[in-house]
Amino acid sequence: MEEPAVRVVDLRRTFTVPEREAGLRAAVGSLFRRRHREVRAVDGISFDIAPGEIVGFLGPNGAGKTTTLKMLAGLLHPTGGEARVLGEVPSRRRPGYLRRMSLVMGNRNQLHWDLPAADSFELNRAIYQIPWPDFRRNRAELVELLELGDLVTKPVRNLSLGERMKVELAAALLHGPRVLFLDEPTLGLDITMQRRIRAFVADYNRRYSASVLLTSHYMADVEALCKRVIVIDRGRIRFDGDLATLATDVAAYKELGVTIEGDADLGDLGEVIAREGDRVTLRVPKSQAPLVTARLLAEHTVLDLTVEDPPIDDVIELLFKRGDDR
Ligand SMILES: Nc1ncnc2c1ncn2[C@@H]1O[C@H](COP(=O)(O)OP(=O)(O)OP(=O)(O)O)[C@@H](O)[C@H]1O
Repeated sequence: MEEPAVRVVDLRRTFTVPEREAGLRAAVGSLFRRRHREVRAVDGISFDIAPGEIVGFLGPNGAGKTTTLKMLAGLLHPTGGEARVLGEVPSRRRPGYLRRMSLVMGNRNQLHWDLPAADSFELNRAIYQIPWPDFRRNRAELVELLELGDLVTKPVRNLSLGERMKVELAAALLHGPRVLFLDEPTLGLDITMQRRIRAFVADYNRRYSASVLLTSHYMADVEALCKRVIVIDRGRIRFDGDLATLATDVAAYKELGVTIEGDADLGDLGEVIAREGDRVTLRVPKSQAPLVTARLLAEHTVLDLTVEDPPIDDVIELLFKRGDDR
């Protein structure tokens, strides 16, 4: 069997944070004795990512996504467990490893603010020791794929958020990494730019068989790019599998969208969750969906009918709620 590109086994990271009660008295007291609390940001997670696979990494704020990506990129030492990327231990930060992976953070500027991106590209060429022919070829490809044009000659601070993200991506990929960690690469971008970045990631993955672990709060990114998702909450994995089966595994209901001739409440058939014009959306237990469909067809003149899994955002929310009940 092929070696996984990423292997994570019982990975953990704990942060020790000072704890302080509110008020002046507590503030003065904390000068003398500090109480600390442990935050288990990543609490024993395990997964593999195959070469060429794109995996969505989802979870609410504070779930442990960025901490995981930082450990995989070698920026943070794990407190326990093991991570291997391309057969290397990331925290050792061996140059041979750094030259084969990249971490891109949508909310962090990695390029020099006052310089044109072209200068930062040159700097990266030196840092990553990219041979000149490779550098020229990669740069030309990225300029074309990301439609950078003359953006690379303008100081980064003069670029729009979307333009900056494109040059950030180019800078991070100049050395042709085989593993990409993308943390909210489309954060704050408009729909068109989100689409362009998405198409680019898909293309890069295809061209180079690169493995990608992607976090995004935009489900459209995940639906467009990831067949498989890992859902994490409070440092633990809640789901790891096909995006297509997430709804089937987690949500025990279907949504029926129906348009019928004439007026009818339809509340006797299931929970009415939306009414738009003459279209009604019903939520029904999965096991009863065939029966309800049959009744609709028998008792009404149905003009249009769809039976769907609930929207993926709702399914994930349900998953987190279930986690809360534990
Ligand atoms: N350097 C740090 N020191 C102390 N606590 C930290 C540190 N970094 C992260 N944490 C805590 O670890 C937990 C996980 O944070 P992390 O940034 O990994 O979450 P996330 O899933 O990336 O969230 P978001 O979607 O908001 O970016 C949070 O409770 C956070 O406050």
